[in-house]
Amino acid sequence: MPLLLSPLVARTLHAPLLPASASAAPHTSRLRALGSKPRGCSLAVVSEKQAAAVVTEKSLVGEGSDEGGRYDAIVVGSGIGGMVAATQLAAKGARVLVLEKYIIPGGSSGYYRRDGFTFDVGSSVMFGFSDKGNLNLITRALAAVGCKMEVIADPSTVHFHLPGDLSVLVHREYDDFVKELVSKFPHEKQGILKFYGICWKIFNSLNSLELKSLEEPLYLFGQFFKKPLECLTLAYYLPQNAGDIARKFIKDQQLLSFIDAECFIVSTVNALKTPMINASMVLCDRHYGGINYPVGGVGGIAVALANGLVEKGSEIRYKANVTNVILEKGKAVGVKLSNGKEFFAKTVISNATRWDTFGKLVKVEELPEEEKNFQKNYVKAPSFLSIHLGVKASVLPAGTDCHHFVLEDDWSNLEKPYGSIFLSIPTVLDPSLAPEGHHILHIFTTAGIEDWEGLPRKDYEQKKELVANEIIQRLEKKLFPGLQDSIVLKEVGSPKTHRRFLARNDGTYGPMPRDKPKGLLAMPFNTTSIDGLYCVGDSCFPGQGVIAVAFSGVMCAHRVAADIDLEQRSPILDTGLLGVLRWFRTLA
Ligand SMILES: NC(=O)c1ccc[n+]([C@@H]2O[C@H](COP(=O)([O-])OP(=O)(O)OC[C@H]3O[C@@H](n4cnc5c(N)ncnc54)[C@H](O)[C@@H]3O)[C@@H](O)[C@H]2O)c1
Ligand SMILES: CC(C)=CCC/C(C)=C/C=C/C(C)=C/C=C/C(C)=C/C=C/C=C(C)/C=C/C=C(C)/C=C/C=C(\C)CCC=C(C)C
Repeated sequence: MPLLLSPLVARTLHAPLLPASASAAPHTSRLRALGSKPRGCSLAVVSEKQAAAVVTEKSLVGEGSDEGGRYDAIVVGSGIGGMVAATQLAAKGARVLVLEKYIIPGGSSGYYRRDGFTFDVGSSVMFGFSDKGNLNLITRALAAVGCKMEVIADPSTVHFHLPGDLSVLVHREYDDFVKELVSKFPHEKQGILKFYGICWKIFNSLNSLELKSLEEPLYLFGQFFKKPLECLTLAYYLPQNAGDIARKFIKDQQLLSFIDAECFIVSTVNALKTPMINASMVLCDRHYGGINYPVGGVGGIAVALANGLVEKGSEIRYKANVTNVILEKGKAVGVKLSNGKEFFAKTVISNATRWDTFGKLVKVEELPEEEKNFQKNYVKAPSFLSIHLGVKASVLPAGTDCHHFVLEDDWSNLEKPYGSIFLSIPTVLDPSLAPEGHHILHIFTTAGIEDWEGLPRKDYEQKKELVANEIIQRLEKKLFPGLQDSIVLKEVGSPKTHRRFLARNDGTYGPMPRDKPKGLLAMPFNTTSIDGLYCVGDSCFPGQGVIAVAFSGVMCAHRVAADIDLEQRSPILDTGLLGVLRWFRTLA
């Protein structure tokens, strides 16, 4: 597998960076258009000047005033959901303002640098980054603003290390994966083929559609007309969960637990609670387009989108903490920042979680019915304890895979806090992320905020050290003898860290069904019960995941564009469809 590193990568990676520990100051700042045509927008291929412009104070011009007048859309937050919505709208000709509380774009898909190491804040497993089909949503989002990132093909998705010494490597080639799984469960060959076969049926249906807003009737009916079988297939599986379908074909309890683990790593819940459409999307895209890592790190995606947005004549301001959505006669017309500054727009799109949007940003006396329904069906998924390590390269055996999932002895620990361990070693694919002779280990495990609140500073620091060391010891025992002694850099983040730096309510990873859900039926789309206010990101259909929030950004931009007359619309059909969808959600 070739390592596609350009000489520019090394240089860009050493561009000055703001420390992750810098806190967001309560004043706004503004990134102006860089003036030159984009030559490519990834961290790996932008010029040093462009990359630095996004992440250093050089880009932060003045206090920012609304000298340009009303915008078409204000996007609160620059996570991938917010950035995709913003760039899609800008590409359609809208004038957009993104307001980000932190100092760089990306939210949970951001990055930080320490002593020559470039760490991904969140997941390093990237779906949707291939050059084929319709579901390569990250590639497409970048292309919409004239950007393309160099990627490195990962030969596998994840190496599972499970109870009973069950070891399964998910190969990039589907046939190799099935062969490996059947070799562990030969008596379940037919069940395996049937379950994953249904996943392919759903994936192929999804991949045949042009993906836009399911809340826009002209598009939706058009797709039903062009691809009736595929749309009916999706409608049929929309209210179903992966675990129920697996149980129709598979009896072996250990294999069903393996499918739970397959779902858990992307949904933080077992297969019985994971919507079948979401499971199919990830269980097939990893073989269809494959998992591809962006050269220079995941943080480059948001940086590229921010550059692309500015090139399209829109704006992004950092250190801009939105505290209020301004309502006029019940319609969202703008936002207010913590420094009192106000901005106005035809529409407001919130990339904050729904709990934050309706709990903090929108000041209404009573929660709208839609949101009550959302909170009835979904709770906040746990947060993570994350450990970023710089280690000596010699500790990793030759041929070590990039991503691992470890659950040692007991299947019942799968969903328990600290029960299982996620590990990514992105330097296996892109060595430029670490100084020569070193690797990055990004280790994370689920953890609730309640374990970490109310501790005096010293106890909090000690607890982080203690819990992190236990996790490292578990990995040392299971995978890498000598790990502890090989560490040259260690940064530990708790759920409180996620809450503080990613502005996520209780540090949550996203919504998780309260009970067994009816597939995706209850998940709200982008419109809200407040006129002019839209939500985007992982508390919208289809849920958690970088590619999932990218889809929510595409859907949101389409619906907003129709509402501000940049796309075709039919007000009568709109009212009808939105009413029907609202009714569907009450059935869940
Ligand atoms: N550590 C992890 O692996 C981890 C943790 C959480 C979420 N995730 C994943 O990340 C993705 C989430 O993407 P997303 O697009 O929904 O959101 P996001 O959380 O990545 O980004 C939201 C952005 O909005 C900003 N923001 C929030 N409130 C704001 C306010 N009041 N004013 C200004 N800015 C504000 C935040 O600073 C952040 O940059 C999902 O894939 C989720 O599953 C990963
Ligand atoms: C409207 C109605 C009602 C009906 C109609 C019918 C139809 C047409 C339908 C349609 C539908 C659609 C289009 C849908 C779509 C969907 C989608 C796109 C989805 C997607 C999804 C995705 C996902 C979920 C993803 C996820 C991912 C994730 C989360 C990831 C993660 C990762 C991690 C964490 C990592 C791991 C690590 C290790 C292991 C180390």
